[in-house]
Amino acid sequence: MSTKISIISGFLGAGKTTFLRKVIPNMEGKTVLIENEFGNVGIDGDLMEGQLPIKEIYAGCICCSVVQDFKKAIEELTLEYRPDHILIEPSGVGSLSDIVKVCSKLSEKPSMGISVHQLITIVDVSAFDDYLESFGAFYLDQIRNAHIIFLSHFDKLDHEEVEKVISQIRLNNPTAFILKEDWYGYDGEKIIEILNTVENCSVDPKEKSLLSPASRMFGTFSIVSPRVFSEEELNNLLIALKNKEYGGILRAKGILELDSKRFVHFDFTPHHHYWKYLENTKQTKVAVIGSNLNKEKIAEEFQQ
Ligand SMILES: Nc1nc2c(ncn2[C@@H]2O[C@H](COP(=O)(O)OP(=O)(O)OP(=O)(O)O)[C@@H](O)[C@H]2O)c(=O)[nH]1
Repeated sequence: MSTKISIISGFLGAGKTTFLRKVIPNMEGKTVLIENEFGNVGIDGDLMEGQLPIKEIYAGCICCSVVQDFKKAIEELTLEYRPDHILIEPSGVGSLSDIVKVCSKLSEKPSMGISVHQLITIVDVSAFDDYLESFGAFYLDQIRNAHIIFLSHFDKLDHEEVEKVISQIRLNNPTAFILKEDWYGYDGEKIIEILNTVENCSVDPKEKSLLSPASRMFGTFSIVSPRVFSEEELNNLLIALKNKEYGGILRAKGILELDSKRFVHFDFTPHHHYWKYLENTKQTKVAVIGSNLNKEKIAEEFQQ
């Protein structure tokens, strides 16, 4: 039996990790995960540690600058674990069409025994218009090449606005299965039930790779062991990020220590931000992605 590869793509902060954290504990069969972070530090892997074998690939996208590391990760995981499933979470700025090409090429090697199974893209409906306008074909690549589309951040739009986004998605991908439900409250079992109703994909990446590599469009900045924050400072920081006081930050996330000695995980995109307490943590760190980043100011803010 071959190893099934499922790719869970989605632009920055769309909800890929949220999706995986629900689904992974309910997967049947041996499952391994490849996590790709565009920046120099991994955060999502820490949040899922202990649940399954994980290979983290940093500092670039698995579709371009770190493609060799990506191939090696698939080969090593396949040989070491002979898994039933390989889940892949590309970075939010990864090109789905290029990642599919790499996987299909590898699946042609009979010794690998892998096949591409599901191409899932999570679309943040509240950010759709903005990202479409700012990133055009680059943004649409993940939507056009998906065979299953889940929508996220429903709560930020009314029904009519969501329907408008769905019709635009449909124009760009007439055949994908689109889940028009707010799955954010669903448990993993229900999500897997939904995924099982969709047929496997037949791989046919529609786009030739005319996309610029993400490294030309986006900058990144990472900090390990950032300074301690108060809750008030963290709340003010998230507002300052939104007000572009640190440049065009599209995504910031990290694990911070508060002056109350508690640890928090924070998430920022220009469309939403959250933070919540964490019980166990190994390492505090912060990763930022954006364009025209004011790296000096970001460093001043986070460094000890
Ligand atoms: N309200 C709401 N929040 C969501 C939804 N989906 C994700 N979130 C929150 O949005 C934040 C970002 O979600 P992630 O799952 O980390 O997104 P991601 O796609 O993995 O982000 P990257 O790190 O950029 O790859 C988290 O705080 C989630 O809890 C949703 O449908 N509704």
